[in-house]
Amino acid sequence: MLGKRYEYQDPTFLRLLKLVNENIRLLGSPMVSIYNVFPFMGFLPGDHRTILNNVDEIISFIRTEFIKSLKRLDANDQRSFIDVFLVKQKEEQPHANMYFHNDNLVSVVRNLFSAGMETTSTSLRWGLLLMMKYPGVQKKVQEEIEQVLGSAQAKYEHRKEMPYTDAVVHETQRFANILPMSLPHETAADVNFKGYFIPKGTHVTPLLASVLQDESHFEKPKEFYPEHFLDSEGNFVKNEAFMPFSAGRRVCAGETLAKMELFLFFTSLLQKFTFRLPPGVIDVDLTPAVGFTTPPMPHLICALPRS
Ligand code: HEM
Repeated sequence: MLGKRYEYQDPTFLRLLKLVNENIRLLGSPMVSIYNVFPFMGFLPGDHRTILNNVDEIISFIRTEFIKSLKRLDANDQRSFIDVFLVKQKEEQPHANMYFHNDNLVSVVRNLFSAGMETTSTSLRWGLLLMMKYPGVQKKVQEEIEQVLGSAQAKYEHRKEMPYTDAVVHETQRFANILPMSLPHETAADVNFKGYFIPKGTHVTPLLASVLQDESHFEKPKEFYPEHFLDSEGNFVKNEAFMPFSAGRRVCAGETLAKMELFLFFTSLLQKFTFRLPPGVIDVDLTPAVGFTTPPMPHLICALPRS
């Protein structure tokens, strides 16, 4: 997005991670729900103020970055999403009602940051937790990794040869159900749906949890059961009720990227490590924490290097 890669310990990168993660967590707090319903109470202290301050800091970071991009912009050598956006902005300049204006640039970059970082890492954290909870499943994934990859680096194309791992990644997303209420929508026109009249401008909350845990589509909806995505011969099978990315026109814009990331990170981590409960811990509590997404609670994990 910025045309450069941050080192893991880079202070700016760590600060951005903290701001995004803190906001996603605080968005689930009761004070924020009250503020959303009664915005005039915004003057009171509370989590909503931390969120707004964090947003200001993220916005000022993005503005600094795009001013830097603007200074070194070369239309023949576009190096980042911001560069491409700024070139489009120049092309569009003589026209009124611009789409590629500065406020849109800030919003799009901010959305991509928050929508892209926390969702994938939360899903991955659920994956590792579930592997600790179900060592038998972890062992089968590692056997498949040994057969197909050995010590070679995983590529996304390997997914087709690794139906069990693919099923475990899908089942992790289904079980983790990290955006149970998707994002809020609003009808853009009057709609007649299954005998109900929904006027234009009605707020709609799509309950993704209702499909991800639909017992007519999943044999054991409340359990972690990778066989939901496998046939009796161990081939991967799609399930039309698998919609963690929602559906329709506003389906997650990062679905393909997220699927790629989840498969590659999950496979690479299990290739290198076995995840076990720390000494003295006898079980994993899968109760989720509260937030805008549904992350797992903090847990200690033992990552044992595999030879
Ligand atoms: C496991 C990872 C992810 C999950 C489960 C997920 C899920 C979702 C869901 C449920 C929505 C709401 C769709 C709707 O409004 O009906 C959404 C929207 C969106 N997601 Fe993701 N997402 C993930 C990763 C990503 C990544 C990696 C990116 C980008 C880098 C991304 C970018 C977006 C954007 C831009 C939207 C808004 C789309 C729009 O309103 O048109 N997401 N995502």
